[in-house]
Amino acid sequence: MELQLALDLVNIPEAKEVVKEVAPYIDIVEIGTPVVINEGLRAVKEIKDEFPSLKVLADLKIMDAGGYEVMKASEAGADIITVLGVSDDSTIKGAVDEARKQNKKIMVDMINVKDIASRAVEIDNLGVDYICVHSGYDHQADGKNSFEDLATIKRVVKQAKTAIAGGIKLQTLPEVISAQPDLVIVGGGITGAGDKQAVAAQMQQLIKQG
Ligand SMILES: O=C([C@H](O)CO)[C@H](O)[C@H](O)COP(=O)(O)O
Repeated sequence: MELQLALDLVNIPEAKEVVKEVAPYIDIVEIGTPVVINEGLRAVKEIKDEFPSLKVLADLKIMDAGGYEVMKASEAGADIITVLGVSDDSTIKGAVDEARKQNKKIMVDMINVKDIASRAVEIDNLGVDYICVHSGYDHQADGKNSFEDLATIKRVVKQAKTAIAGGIKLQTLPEVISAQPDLVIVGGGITGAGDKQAVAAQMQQLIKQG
């Protein structure tokens, strides 16, 4: 099981400061959608250049033009790129094909997918690398989480790795770990902590204990 740090509400210098603090405790650093909107793919490039040993995920939440957008994120140095599960199969297929050419990976974000079980099976058959259940900020504000959806994808997904994101904190991490996803994604649970390093270290320890 791996730990991904999601950076959403920061600019590039702030992102670098946070990564410096927690780099030994994480496997993947995510350049969040708001950061890409504010700073562009330059944010991906600068973080990859400064932390080459970390995998960098570009959270583009691609909805169309999968191949082209994966190509641009790959050029910027992203190792993993996100595509939305609600997008057309041709978009996901285009993203996967381009990722294979570029030796990159595709994560499908299942945010707002209504029938998680049947769509996860379809997406798994498109050859993606990760399928991620996700309660976004707006769902979190309504008190939702994705713990049940994680159990669903664990049951039906046969090839892709499974991931979960959305409002995960130190207190809720043990429940997530008990469902055994391949990847746990944490944003505010680390970036909003007083001592980010201590929280990231504790999370890594819990994950290692499995
Ligand atoms: O993808 C995300 C969200 O849609 C904003 O872009 C977050 O990175 C994801 O939800 C993880 O962050 P937290 O919910 O703060 O853990």
